Amino acid sequence: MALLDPILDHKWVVLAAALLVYVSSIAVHRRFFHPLARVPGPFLPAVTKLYQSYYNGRYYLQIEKLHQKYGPIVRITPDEVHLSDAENYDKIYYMGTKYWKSPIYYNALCVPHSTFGTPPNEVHKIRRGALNPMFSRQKVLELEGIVQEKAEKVCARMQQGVDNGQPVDLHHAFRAVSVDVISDFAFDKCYDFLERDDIGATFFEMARGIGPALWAFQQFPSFQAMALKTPPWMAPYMSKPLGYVTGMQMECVRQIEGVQEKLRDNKDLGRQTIFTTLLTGEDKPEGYKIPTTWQLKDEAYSVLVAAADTTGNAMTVAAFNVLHNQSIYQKLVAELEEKFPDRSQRLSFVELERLPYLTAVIKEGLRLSFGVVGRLPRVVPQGGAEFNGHYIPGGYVVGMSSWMMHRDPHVFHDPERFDPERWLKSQEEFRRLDHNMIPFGRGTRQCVGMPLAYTELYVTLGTLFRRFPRGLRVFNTTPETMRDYEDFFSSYHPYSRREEWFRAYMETSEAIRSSLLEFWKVFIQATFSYGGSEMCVVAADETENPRRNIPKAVRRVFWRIIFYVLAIPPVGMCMSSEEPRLLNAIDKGEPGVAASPSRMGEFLLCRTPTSCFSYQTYELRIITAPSSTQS
Ligand code: HEM
Repeated sequence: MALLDPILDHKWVVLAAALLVYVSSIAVHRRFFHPLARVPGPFLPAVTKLYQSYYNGRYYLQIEKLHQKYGPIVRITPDEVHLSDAENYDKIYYMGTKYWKSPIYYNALCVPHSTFGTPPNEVHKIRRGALNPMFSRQKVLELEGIVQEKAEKVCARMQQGVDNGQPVDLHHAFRAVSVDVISDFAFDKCYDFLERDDIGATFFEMARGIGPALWAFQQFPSFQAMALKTPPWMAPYMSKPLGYVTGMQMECVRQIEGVQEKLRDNKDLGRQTIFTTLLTGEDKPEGYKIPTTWQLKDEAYSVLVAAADTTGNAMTVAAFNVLHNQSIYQKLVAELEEKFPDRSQRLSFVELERLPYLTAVIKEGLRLSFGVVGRLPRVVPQGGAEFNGHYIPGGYVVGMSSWMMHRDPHVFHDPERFDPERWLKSQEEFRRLDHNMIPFGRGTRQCVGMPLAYTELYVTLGTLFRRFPRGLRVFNTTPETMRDYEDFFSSYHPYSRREEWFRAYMETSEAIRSSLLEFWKVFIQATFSYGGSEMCVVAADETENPRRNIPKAVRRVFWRIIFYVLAIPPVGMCMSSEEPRLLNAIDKGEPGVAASPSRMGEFLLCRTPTSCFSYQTYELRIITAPSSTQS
């Protein structure tokens, strides 16, 4: 016993030393003897997940930096590697994939009974098979009216803003479209965010509030188990966002119980919803078990969250860039006006999706909103796999992200630029770019809501820009703000809670001015067309020798036109077509002389109308002067 006395006397020191030895030996093992020890990367992420937790919602940015330093394969946590080469994507995310979703990552999202949160592919196949018919293209086309109605509501809010001279927060409005559509479409119980004063801001703030839990639950999975077991009544006392979210889940539970009751009493179920679909055993894949209320609540909640920010962000990024760059705005409106001459008509999805420029705008919106900005981690199947010359044994995790794929400069030239034209070059080029587009993921686990998301994007953006073809402006928001994301699986714009956010507005004065300008343009054109014929009649009546003088004047018109056409190329050659000030001015949508890089442009712009006027006066003089004074 006396032998232990020195240890017992300094027990805290000894305990600390033992802990240090334990932690150091884990670190040494993970860094030098672990199966992933040879994968490049810095020391800290190889030994602890705390490195990832430190970066919280910005780890995707740090991963990009690690790729820049260490190459296309990087170890980002002790058991996980990240890949950046596009060729690797099809090896992991394909139809019938053997790669499971990573349980540690997806369990942290707290929806274990949902299709989305199911790691094993075999179980997922059954759940997904039951869900598919609800979200097929055919089903979406049947219920397109729901999307049309929400798009009209966004336009009504915009009009309200114009009438009151107030900017409208389109980021909230677009996310509200997604929530209102999915709650109406899938639950037959619209949340009506578009009717609320705050356009659903409380919901979005609460959803963002529980985001950081994702990283904490990955670090400490037992917290996640505790959270799942928390009684609903206790949730609001633990955290406000958790209380709010639990409240919404309980609302789902009540709705599910209502459907169950109707099923028991053989009552009419009304329109098909996600609940009626999943609570009946008809037309289901083999092995399908009807879920309990509690399990079905996970499905409903995951669908709601999966639909909200993703679709809302894509619409926001597309609309922001259209309004930020007035030449894109003009081209888009020109295409819409040509296809739908009546401004107030309903714009059908099947017609909209055939419009090339709108399609290109939507592709860019999806590309630069990224869908899920962070990685989608997958477990390597038994037998392992090789990536970039490194063998990754089965059971370890690999992942790739749209953040890196959509910004790959080898595929997307000048990737940060919102450039619809890149999609319009040729069919081959379109296909080449599209192959690198993964906003919805790919393969077996690809987004089930893709047809619905596309319908929302086409109908909402098409209708908004057809209804407001001019005068909408970005209010108080910069492209830098727009580029910034937090990754809590769903991507959040951190600034969306601040005043400085994407709001679009059309100043009332601007609206009046543009209507006045339209009126003035038509008035001038009418005057001139009337003036031309009137002048001929007056001249024919007053000239002394009309038979001789009128044809003579008309012949001169022809030579005059030749003269002006020939004069344009030499004058135009004085300006470079690559003059940056000219190009930028067009990009910024600066009108008229402001777009001119030099006095020469101004000269051209002024010279054309004055020449026309002088010519008209000149010809008039010829035909109205007495023939005796003419040579
Ligand atoms: C622009 C809009 C959208 C984008 C960018 C998007 C993106 C994604 C991505 C990347 C995944 C794969 C996630 C993973 O592998 O972990 C996914 C899955 C999923 N999405 Fe979407 N989504 C969108 C809209 C929607 C909508 C409207 C719904 C509503 C039905 C929805 C429901 C789902 C579901 C249920 C899954 C899980 C599918 C499965 O695991 O089989 N999403 N989405």
